[in-house]
Amino acid sequence: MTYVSFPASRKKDFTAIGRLCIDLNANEINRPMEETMTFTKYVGGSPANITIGMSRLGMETAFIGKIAGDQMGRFIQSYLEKNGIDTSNVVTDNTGAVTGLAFTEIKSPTDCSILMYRDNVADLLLQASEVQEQLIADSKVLLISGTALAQSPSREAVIQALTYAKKHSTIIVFDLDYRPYTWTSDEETAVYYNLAAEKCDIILGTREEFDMMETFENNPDHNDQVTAQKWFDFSAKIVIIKHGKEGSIAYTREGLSHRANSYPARVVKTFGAGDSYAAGFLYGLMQGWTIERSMSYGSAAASIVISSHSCSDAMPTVEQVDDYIERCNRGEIVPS
Ligand SMILES: Nc1ncnc2c1ncn2[C@@H]1O[C@H](COP(=O)(O)OP(=O)(O)OP(=O)(O)O)[C@@H](O)[C@H]1O
Ligand SMILES: O=C(O)C[C@@H](O)[C@H](O)C(=O)CO
Repeated sequence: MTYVSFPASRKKDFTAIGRLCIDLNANEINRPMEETMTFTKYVGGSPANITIGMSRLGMETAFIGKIAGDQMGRFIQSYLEKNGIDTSNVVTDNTGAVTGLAFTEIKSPTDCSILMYRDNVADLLLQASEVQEQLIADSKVLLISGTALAQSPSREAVIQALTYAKKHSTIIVFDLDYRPYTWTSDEETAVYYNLAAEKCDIILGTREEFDMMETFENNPDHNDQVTAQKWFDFSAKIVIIKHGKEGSIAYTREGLSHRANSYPARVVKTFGAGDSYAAGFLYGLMQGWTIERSMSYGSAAASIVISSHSCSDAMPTVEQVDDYIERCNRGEIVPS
């Protein structure tokens, strides 16, 4: 059964809009930030990570965003290009804005957190007039991520991108990617998330992210089916609710639900799970696979990334995901 019909014969499989940042991941793992002395620099930002993941899986990809006009911005641009991502709609800021930094603290495989530096960041300065309609018209999928809705003018840029995607029947994926630090109130967050989600064909988020969107609603038991059902009255065809190590559940407009278990992992850190899951899942769906197989592929990709030090740099290729699944099936990977 086909749940989502991706447009045929477009130049790009996948385009994302949103933040391009730097991750500084602690080298001394299993220590608090206060005692961490050195970090390794990687490209970061959830939509950037997902795009890198799609590109590693062999998809034709592009990015719409804004980078700082400095060494960090050039590092990001060059990394995207080395990964085969079209950067023709990556705009360079000329106002002196900076690159967002995410310092990651890895206290233990289950206790990780991110310390964000996001004052005057270039990614939130993308303007609606800078979004190229033709690129969205040429893409099968547009992925938006919630953080870009947090402030103007990036908020308007995303809404304009949604308008272009609707006009050209580009499939819209919403990765909720809720990061509280960029928002000023729960009410503001819920209102903008809900407005954007109404336009989206596929919505992916954690239970906590959907809870935030339900600030004005009545779902006292945090019931996944109640959460998903609401979106089928709008544009959604698939809603996925992720539950960390417990796996994920997908609901479809036809009233079906599918569960996926997580794969075993020798966890180094937990962040990056959602981004790699999204890339693996969307890749599978775009190959015409079943929802179950696509979710399982996303889960395997997630286990690979959380078993690695980075998010972007660890995004796996098809061969790596296939190999991981085979090794798990042979019982060769035992969780840490
Ligand atoms: N500890 C774990 N062990 C194995 N797989 C995991 C683990 N944590 C997450 N995953 C896998 O990653 C998928 C997405 O994880 P999660 O629900 O944590 O998303 P997320 O919160 O968006 O991730 P992130 O931490 O990147 O923000 C899960 O459905 C599962 O397949
Ligand atoms: O999304 C961010 O800004 C930080 C990410 O790059 C980080 O690696 C992460 O949290 C992935 O989900």
